[in-house]
Amino acid sequence: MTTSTQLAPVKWENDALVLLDQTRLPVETIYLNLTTSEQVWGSIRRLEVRGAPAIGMAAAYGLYLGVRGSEASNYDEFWQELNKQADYLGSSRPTAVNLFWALDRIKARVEKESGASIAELKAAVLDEALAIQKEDAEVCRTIGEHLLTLLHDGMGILTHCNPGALATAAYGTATAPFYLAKERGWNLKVYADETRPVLQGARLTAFELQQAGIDVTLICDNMAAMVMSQGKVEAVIVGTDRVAANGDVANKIGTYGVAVLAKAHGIPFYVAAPLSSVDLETPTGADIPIEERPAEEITHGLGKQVAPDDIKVYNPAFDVTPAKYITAIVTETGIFKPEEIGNSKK
Ligand SMILES: CSC[C@H](O)[C@@H](O)C(=O)COP(=O)(O)O
Repeated sequence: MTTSTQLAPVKWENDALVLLDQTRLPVETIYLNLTTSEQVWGSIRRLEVRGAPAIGMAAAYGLYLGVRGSEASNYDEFWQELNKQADYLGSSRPTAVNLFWALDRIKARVEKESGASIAELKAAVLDEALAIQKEDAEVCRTIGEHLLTLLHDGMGILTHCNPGALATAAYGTATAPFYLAKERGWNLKVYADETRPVLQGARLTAFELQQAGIDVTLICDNMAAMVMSQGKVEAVIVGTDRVAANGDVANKIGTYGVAVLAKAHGIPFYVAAPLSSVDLETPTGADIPIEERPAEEITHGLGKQVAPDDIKVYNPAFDVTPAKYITAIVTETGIFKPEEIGNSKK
């Protein structure tokens, strides 16, 4: 289902997890061959694979790598090992709920097949990981179809971070309508925030949309207000790492500011959210764990030192956009007002 213009961030090939190293983009296209859950943990932590759905997919394969050599002699032993590996992989990053969703989904599958042999249980773990990846491409395409009904040809749209093909199995979440619009011959004009401090917008979104022949213009984060005031942006579409039950949305740091700006300019603010990112167990945005990343991402973020030695740094990787700034949350099951997100899973 992936179109030829999209690079696959996660592949299962020759009994190994093959990851496109996103820390090297856009300059180098390097694939990593991972065969242990420890390697997968490290790749998630170092952002070699990143973006909520892609993290979930990688963790799912990591869980298989963690148990495929199991010498458990009965179901209970295997179950314990599976849980240990799942807890370990779940400790790699805290915010994107897709990571926990994918691990829980595999555990549920194994529980359902508790009468099977150990070899069959291992095969079920891999089968579930493959299913998660396959379904993600379909989910993203469907989200794109729903989003397209809110857009029109010739529109200017701003996005933040990389909610793109590089963050998913294909199409991306927030970028899916851009790919679908292109298939239909529309000309959307996309503005990509560079997304300090790790520059996922500049390194990844600008790169993948340019590769796909989509009209994309890169701006610094602090230019969004200016671009909106000039009437160049008619909608904002972002992805998410976790949607809370009250419709608050965690996404890459800076998203909240973009939402406030959109409200101030009367521009609709849409969140593309696969159901794997919707966490009805988390009541509000204040309950979402926010990852803090190393100071070096800010002090040495552009490859050279840009801040004084020993400066105090605060580096939250995500922020929470309150539901009141969100026009709609778009999932594979439809378009929802944030306060009605509970209906998305019914
Ligand atoms: C669809 S991926 C989730 C978000 O849309 C994306 O913008 C994001 O916040 C990813 O953060 P990252 O730290 O790169 O994993």
